[in-house]
Amino acid sequence: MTATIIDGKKVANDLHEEIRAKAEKLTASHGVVPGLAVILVGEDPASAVYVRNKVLATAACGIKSFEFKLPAETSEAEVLGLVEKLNADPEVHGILVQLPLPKQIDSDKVLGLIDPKKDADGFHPVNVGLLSVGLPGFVPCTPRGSAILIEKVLPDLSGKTAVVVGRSNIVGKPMIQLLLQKNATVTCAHSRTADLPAVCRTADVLVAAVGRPEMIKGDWIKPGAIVIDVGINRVLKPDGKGKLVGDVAFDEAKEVAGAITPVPGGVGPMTIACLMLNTLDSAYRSVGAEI
Ligand SMILES: NC(=O)C1=CN([C@@H]2O[C@H](COP(=O)(O)OP(=O)(O)OC[C@H]3O[C@@H](n4cnc5c(N)ncnc54)[C@H](OP(=O)(O)O)[C@@H]3O)[C@@H](O)[C@H]2O)C=CC1
Ligand SMILES: Nc1nc(=O)c2c([nH]1)NC[C@@H]1CN(c3ccc(C(=O)N[C@@H](CCC(=O)O)C(=O)O)cc3)C=[N+]21
Ligand SMILES: [Mg+2]
Repeated sequence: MTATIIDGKKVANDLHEEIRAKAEKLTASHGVVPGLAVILVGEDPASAVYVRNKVLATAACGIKSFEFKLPAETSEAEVLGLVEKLNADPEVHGILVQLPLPKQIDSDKVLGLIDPKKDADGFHPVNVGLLSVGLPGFVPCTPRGSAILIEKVLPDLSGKTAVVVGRSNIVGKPMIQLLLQKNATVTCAHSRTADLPAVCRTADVLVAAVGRPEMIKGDWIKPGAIVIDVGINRVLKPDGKGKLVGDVAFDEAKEVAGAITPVPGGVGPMTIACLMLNTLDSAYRSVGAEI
């Protein structure tokens, strides 16, 4: 059996078109253009790629983009000051501070200052709390995008087991919340889990968010499972050139899984599409309009 390859890029591009139509509708009815501000501190090459992809997506979605590229030595006070300015700016509906931040800056302090109503990443403790009690708020983009892909393949998770490998605040933990909401029976595995291969083999839905290139092998996967590979790892090929791989050994896994996301072209584009979706939601809420 060979798995269905889940085309995240295509799903993301379709979402961009829907978002553009809804953004235009909001502009026609309320004179509001959704706006997203992205703050990047320092020169991290991987972050630069994500920021470029975000700017391209805003253009496709009819969202206004405000980009702030600050030098690596920027002080915490300067970043906090910029966040306050953006909180007060009526043209900005979503604020994203690219992580990780340089070490002189306390990221909890910065994320905690973002107006929860403009928190397009869903990292503010208020939004984390809203997600965990099941109230409307902002859902982190990567889990939201992953959940959309899972729903396309398997709309009903009742009676299904889901395993998430990774327990970070930005991927693993919010992913667990979303899978629970969809009635899956969930397990969260991490670096202290005993016999990880056996835990993974119980999963009807396996989400890998570890940050270890191709760690999850084909024989860790239950035949027919849905595999969502969140990992984005840059590795060197034998010829010395760089390439992107996920946390799952794709070539092995696709012979066992029922459906699997590729890297690139899987979860990454969905993360960006959901950032656009969160910004659109925020702009609608800002005028009290129904989306
Ligand atoms: N596609 C996308 O849009 C995005 C992709 N990413 C990618 O997803 C991956 C995960 O990101 P993120 O959640 O931020 O990473 P973190 O480093 O914050 O978290 C990694 C998690 O994996 C666990 N882990 C590490 N090593 C092992 C191991 N050997 N066995 C089991 N568990 C392990 C850690 O466990 P413990 O808690 O015990 O240390 C931790 O919970 C990265 O590759 C990142 O680049 C991230 C965000 C968006
Ligand atoms: N505050 C904050 N929010 C984030 O959402 C956030 C962050 N910080 N820091 C870094 C991680 C990582 N991340 C990705 C986004 C897009 C791609 C993406 O577009 N990937 C493409 C291709 C990328 C490429 O070619 O390099 C793909 O997988 O097909 C990947 C990874 C968001 N993150
Ligand atoms: Mg820091």
